[in-house]
Amino acid sequence: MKFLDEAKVYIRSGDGGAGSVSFRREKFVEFGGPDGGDGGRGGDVWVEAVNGLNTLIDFRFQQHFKAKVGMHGMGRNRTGANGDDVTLKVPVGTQIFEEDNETLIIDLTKEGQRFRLAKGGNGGFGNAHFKTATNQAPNWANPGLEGDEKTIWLRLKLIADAGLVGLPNAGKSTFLAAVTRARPKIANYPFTTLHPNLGVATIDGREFVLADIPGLIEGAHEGVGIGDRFLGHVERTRVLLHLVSSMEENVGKAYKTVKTELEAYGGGLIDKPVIVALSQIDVIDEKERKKKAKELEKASGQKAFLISAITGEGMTDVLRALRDVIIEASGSGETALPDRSTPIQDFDEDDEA
Ligand SMILES: Nc1nc2c(ncn2[C@@H]2O[C@H](COP(=O)(O)OP(=O)(O)OP(=O)(O)O)[C@@H](O)[C@H]2O)c(=O)[nH]1
Ligand SMILES: [Mg+2]
Repeated sequence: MKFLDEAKVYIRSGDGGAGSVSFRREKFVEFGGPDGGDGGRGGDVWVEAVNGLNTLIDFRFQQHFKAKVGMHGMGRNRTGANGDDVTLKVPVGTQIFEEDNETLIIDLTKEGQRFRLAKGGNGGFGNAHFKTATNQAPNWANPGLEGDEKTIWLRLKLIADAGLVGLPNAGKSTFLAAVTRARPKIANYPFTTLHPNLGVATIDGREFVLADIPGLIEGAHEGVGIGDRFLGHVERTRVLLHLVSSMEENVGKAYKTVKTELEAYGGGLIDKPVIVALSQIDVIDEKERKKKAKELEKASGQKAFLISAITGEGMTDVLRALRDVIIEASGSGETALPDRSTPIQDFDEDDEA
């Protein structure tokens, strides 16, 4: 299965500049010594995780990233300028793979995390370096080393604590908008949501990250609708919130359709804790609520919360339930909140430049 939020990118670090062959020219000195400077270092290619991005769509339009080459050395011992680095800015949660799309290079899970994907070539030594007791006038210099080039894959699996799943129109985006500051597109037609949205929910003074993804329909794992490709974005959550609309004629069937797709997707989704809620309850009366809640509990074998993102009914209870599972599942109570105090992490220790 091809994961939607994936991009193939060609990267190339800069070649080092060549060393220079040059001899001093001074008044009254006929044969000055060698003074050829070194070439500059080629630029590196880096990747950096940033907040505020939630897709890799930009990488489909720009697929080549090349750092600048180092400048050549010059006479009078002038070193060539280093080539500028180039940095791919990717959403937090992006994994970088080798060209085989299987071998993981790095998983960027924290804001500000940086990793060097390709190191620029070193500049060559100028002839001034090669002066020895027996050779006062070397007439050669080193060329710069070549940069590295390779093709890599970027794959995004968002980092969130809770993920919203359900059929189209179940009210997932409305839920996200009601409990966070995210402003996803909401409308009464299926597949309004075409890319994942993230928001930070607060309950009893604690915060957690909630992800909203496109709706699933029967056959999603075979590509029906917009398929199950976005389920990768809830793979890393600790809990799923499965919304079933009160407008569904048969809520048990609606529940099972989505459950079947979660199962078919794999990725450990079916083993995640799930909270089930009957959504949009403001559109039905008390009697209908009781009946549908019972049907849903029967189908799911667990408690069904009754909620309305419009009137706010039941919302606090379901948020508390999510928070409790997140705390329990994480042990420490740590959440996927963007930690703005995280220092820039540089995983490459041998950077001598
Ligand atoms: N009355 C009522 N309407 C709701 C509620 N929640 C959502 N809606 C409406 O239901 C429709 C679908 O809501 P969305 O939030 O876009 O549904 P979704 O699950 O994100 O849908 P997709 O993105 O297509 O999968 C919109 O017209 C919403 O205004 C609710 O609690 N009460
Ligand atoms: Mg939506």
